[in-house]
Amino acid sequence: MAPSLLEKLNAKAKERELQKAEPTSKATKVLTAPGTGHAHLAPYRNVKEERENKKQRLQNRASSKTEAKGEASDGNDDEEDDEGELLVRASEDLVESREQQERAEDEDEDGEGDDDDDDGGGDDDDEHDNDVGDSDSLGDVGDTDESEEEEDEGDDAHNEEVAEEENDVDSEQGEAVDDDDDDEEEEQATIGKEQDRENAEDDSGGSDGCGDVAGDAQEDRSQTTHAAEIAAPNASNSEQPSKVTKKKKAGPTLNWMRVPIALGPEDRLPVEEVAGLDPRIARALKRQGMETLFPAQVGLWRESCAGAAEGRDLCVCAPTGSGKTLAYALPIAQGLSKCIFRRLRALVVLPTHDLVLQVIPTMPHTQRIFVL
Ligand SMILES: Nc1ncnc2c1ncn2[C@@H]1O[C@H](COP(=O)(O)OP(=O)(O)OP(=O)(O)O)[C@@H](O)[C@H]1O
Repeated sequence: MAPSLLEKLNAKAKERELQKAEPTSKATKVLTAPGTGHAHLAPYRNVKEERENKKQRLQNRASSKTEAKGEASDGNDDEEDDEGELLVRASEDLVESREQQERAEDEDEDGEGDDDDDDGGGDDDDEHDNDVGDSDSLGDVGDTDESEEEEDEGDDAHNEEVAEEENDVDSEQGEAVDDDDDDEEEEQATIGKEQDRENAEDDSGGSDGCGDVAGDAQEDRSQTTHAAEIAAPNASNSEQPSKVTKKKKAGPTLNWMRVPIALGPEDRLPVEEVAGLDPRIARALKRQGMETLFPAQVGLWRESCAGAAEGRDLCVCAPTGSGKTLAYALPIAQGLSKCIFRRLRALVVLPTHDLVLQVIPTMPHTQRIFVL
């Protein structure tokens, strides 16, 4: 059954309406929403005014933000100035994009309205739709303003937090510097006290009438310092100046302690080759089976009886059974061999009774033994 003329006309009218209702852009889609268009011009003017106000507000806000950041930095910080310029540019770009979008919406609205006027029906609904769309867009702008205000508040809060953190860091650094200064002062005070105490000790040692003891102590210090220099000459350069001053105060040193004489097994010497030994002593040694002198005996003889070593102190350090008893008994016997007086001429002091019993066989002609 063929469609009637009325049905064809209705179908064409629907197609035209569908063509008009087909969305080609976002603005067109908004314009097709249902509503009345009586308030088209008034909201359009309000949009213009609000657009200008909004632009001015954004610019003022950006400029105030830039000034606030500049004051917070207390100086001409180039980076913050750049950030302020970027914010101003961003706000201007946002306003321009909004304006372009709204202009596009207005142009589309005008085009649709003309078409609708030509069609002669549905004008009021479309115009009202445009108003609704504008109000929605303004609502969006309002939302944007609110969101920007929230962002600004967040930025301000963030700036305050950053400022507090910087203050905290500065205060902590200041405390750390104060702590370091306190530690250095304490160290200097301790060093000063030690130096004062050492100087007081040195002064008391020189003024209490114990000059020999003080001199020995100074000698020991100088010997220790000298030994340390010999052992590690480079290390003495890094010592504190106080130890260098000790070296200047040191007195004379004893050669027998500072320069020991080292002896070895090769230093054994036949009895008949011992220079200056009394022949009677040599014969007595051979009678007891002692054909050679041990190294400690040879060394002590050289330092006491041979040469110009008489009259000074000697210190012998040798292992057990190395002949130390005969080592000091030979110089005594050598000295007594030329003495005709019967009186106390030699004294041997031993720490234990057992050691006394060990010494008597080596010195059988000892007249008296005193036990304390
Ligand atoms: N030149 C020598 N030749 C042979 N024998 C010796 C000689 N000198 C010492 N002796 C013997 O060596 C032994 C040890 O000697 P002596 O006791 O003097 O050693 P010492 O170093 O004094 O020992 P200690 O450290 O225990 O006192 C003794 O029996 C002694 O008779």
